[in-house]
Amino acid sequence: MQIITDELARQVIVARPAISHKGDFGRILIIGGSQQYGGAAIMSASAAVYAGAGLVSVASDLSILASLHTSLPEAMFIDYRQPFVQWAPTVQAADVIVIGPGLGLSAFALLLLKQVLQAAQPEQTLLIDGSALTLIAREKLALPDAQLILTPHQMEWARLSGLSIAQQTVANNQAALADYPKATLVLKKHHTEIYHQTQVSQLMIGGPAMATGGSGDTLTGIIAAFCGQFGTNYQTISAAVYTHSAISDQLAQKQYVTLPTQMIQALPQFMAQMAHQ
Ligand SMILES: NC(=O)C1=CN([C@@H]2O[C@H](COP(=O)(O)OP(=O)(O)OC[C@H]3O[C@@H](n4cnc5c(N)ncnc54)[C@H](O)[C@@H]3O)[C@@H](O)[C@H]2O)[C@@H](O)CC1
Ligand SMILES: Nc1ncnc2c1ncn2[C@@H]1O[C@H](COP(=O)(O)OP(=O)(O)O)[C@@H](O)[C@H]1O
Ligand SMILES: [Mg+2]
Repeated sequence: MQIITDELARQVIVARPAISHKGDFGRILIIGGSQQYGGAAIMSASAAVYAGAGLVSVASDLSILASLHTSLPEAMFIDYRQPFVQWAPTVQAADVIVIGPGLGLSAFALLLLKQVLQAAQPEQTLLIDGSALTLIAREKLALPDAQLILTPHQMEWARLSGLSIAQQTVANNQAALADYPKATLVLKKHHTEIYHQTQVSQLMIGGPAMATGGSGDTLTGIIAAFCGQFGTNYQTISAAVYTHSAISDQLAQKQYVTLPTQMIQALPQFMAQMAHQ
């Protein structure tokens, strides 16, 4: 198993070309949040903006709009319950789609998820997290032909793979991932593992200071922004996972817990360090 290093993050996070514009750094659509879990969509979108995504739209419950625009005026908003939203063109306008953080498990969430899975195209990156993973497992939904990134924690992976946490060995995880041959699996835990076909690598940084609700929601935004800027591939995803934990480790030198909102704030400076050294 390969170890994900600082060096890899430095290779991926490069200085921006002078001749460039927001359209070059990824159009990200985040579909998530709900009345109960509004913060998840806001943290995912904030992480995407602070990790450098060119354009970020959030499709969510109308109840989050005021707080989203107060904390993140850079984000655009779609009220996902409006009947006039045409999901196929909305989804297809994005380079990277995130679905799931804070979406919840309602009948509406399931309907929306099905429409999004149907609309996604092969060249698009589709990151599936949180409630969307639980719904896919529960409803046995088929995944589309797209550049799939699955980001379950151990319990979500248990639901999806049928493997209990104790059974989640590398060999068993690889065998279970054969059901999703085009997907990259980010199995989140202490020392997260990343799988794609026969490749497996592991993070050796990060720690319990990250064990706060919203930490994974934040990771979705970082991965989405990195894919939007640096291209969707195993290295980019690994560098995003590394960045998330490296920022926490830096903050944890002086803090008992590293809040997702603090990790988000630290992203631009961390990325500048990586790009300039
Ligand atoms: N502020 C917010 O709006 C928040 C919204 N959230 C959303 O809430 C929804 C439900 O997600 P949850 O993860 O809370 O619920 P789940 O029901 O998916 O997972 C719950 C339990 O799994 C167990 N577990 C075992 N191994 C674990 C591991 N390695 N990492 C994490 N948990 C592990 C934990 O006991 C945890 O309480 C998701 O859509 C999520 O995005 C959460 O992210 C919390 C914060
Ligand atoms: N003890 C720990 N050691 C290392 N990383 C951790 C630890 N606890 C949590 N994390 C990291 O925090 C994130 C939690 O993700 P998740 O459980 O989906 O959070 P949420 O859904 O609440 O946002 C993952 O990236 C996980 O690896
Ligand atoms: Mg989560």
